[in-house]
Amino acid sequence: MNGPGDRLDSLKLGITKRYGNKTVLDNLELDIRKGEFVTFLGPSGCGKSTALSIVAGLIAATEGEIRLNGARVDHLPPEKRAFGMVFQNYALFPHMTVFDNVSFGLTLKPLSKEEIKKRTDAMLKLVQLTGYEERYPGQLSGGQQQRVAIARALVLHPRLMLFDEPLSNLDAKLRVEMRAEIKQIHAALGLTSIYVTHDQAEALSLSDRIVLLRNGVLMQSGTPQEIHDRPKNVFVADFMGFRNFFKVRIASVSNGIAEGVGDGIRIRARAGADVRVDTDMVMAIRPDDIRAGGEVVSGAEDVSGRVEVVEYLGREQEAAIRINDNTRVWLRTAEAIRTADTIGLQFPIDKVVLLPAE
Ligand SMILES: Nc1ncnc2c1ncn2[C@@H]1O[C@H](COP(=O)(O)OP(=O)(O)OP(=O)(O)O)[C@@H](O)[C@H]1O
Repeated sequence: MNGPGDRLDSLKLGITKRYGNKTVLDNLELDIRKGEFVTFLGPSGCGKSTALSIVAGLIAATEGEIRLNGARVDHLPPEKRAFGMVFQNYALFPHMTVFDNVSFGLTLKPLSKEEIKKRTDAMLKLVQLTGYEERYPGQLSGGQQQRVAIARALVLHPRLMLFDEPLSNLDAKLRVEMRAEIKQIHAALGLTSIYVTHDQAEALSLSDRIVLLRNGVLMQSGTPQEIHDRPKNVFVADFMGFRNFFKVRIASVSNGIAEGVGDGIRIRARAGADVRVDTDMVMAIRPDDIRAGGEVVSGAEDVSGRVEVVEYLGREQEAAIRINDNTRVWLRTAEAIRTADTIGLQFPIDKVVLLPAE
């Protein structure tokens, strides 16, 4: 299989979008390198689809520019950018067969019938749809339709693939299967991809880099591991599944460890050189990083409380434990726990993140 038609070595964005006096993208700056899989992640309305549509050329930025290999492309219409797009709703031609849907873009090019067939067949094989050539979209499942949409975009060898929530119409099981396929195709063809989703698990599993947006502002950009383990603020931590947040005042900092007091507890975290005594901060920890002691142990680091709610999750359970009048802690554990049990909790120092107060 040939590589992408025109090369992409780098894509550089610096874009602002306003509708009236509402800013929906506030100087979003980003450098994307060849071969990268970058995900725009964030809640509904954060501006991720708008950013993707601006890259695609479907809507114009209010200010800023897009540079491909150093040259501006923001004045080019979508077809001149030669980017591939896959949307949430597939957007297949309903009256055309699978083969004709996939080969459509090729028929607009000066290619022989044989060449078109060869490239279409190869692409259908890649998305595992060999044998479905003569079917119509209405005769396919959602996952199959989405694979046709992906094949239709890829057959043109786009230098950049843009995916806008391509899996949100699929059921949970198919979503997980399809995301593995997308990842495999991205790697096999050496694509450069931008992917929009509000699903953090999808972003973590697919991306080389996640760009997290809130109200059009970039909150954090980093590898899945950085975003997952080291969120920089409460918004990112909350979005990435931290469920315990304690408002604390820093009581001491020594040897790179800060002790915070607040919400009726005392908790410690590793601290950078910029953390000062007497400042208000937030300490956060994931439910699965808290250790549950089988019995109540006393000591400065430990707290204990009564189980108020247990959510069954299959192999594990997530439980809300009331540790004082104002504070509940969410714990995830494979141990059997029941409502009204009293259990001891520990917050491992390396798992607690220290965040600026909101
Ligand atoms: N044509 C428009 N006119 C005015 N406001 C708009 C327009 N299009 C989008 N917006 C606003 O811009 C913001 C960002 O929208 P966008 O669709 O990019 O969000 P999103 O993060 O992709 O959300 P979702 O996941 O719900 O699609 C929203 O507040 C939306 O209401």
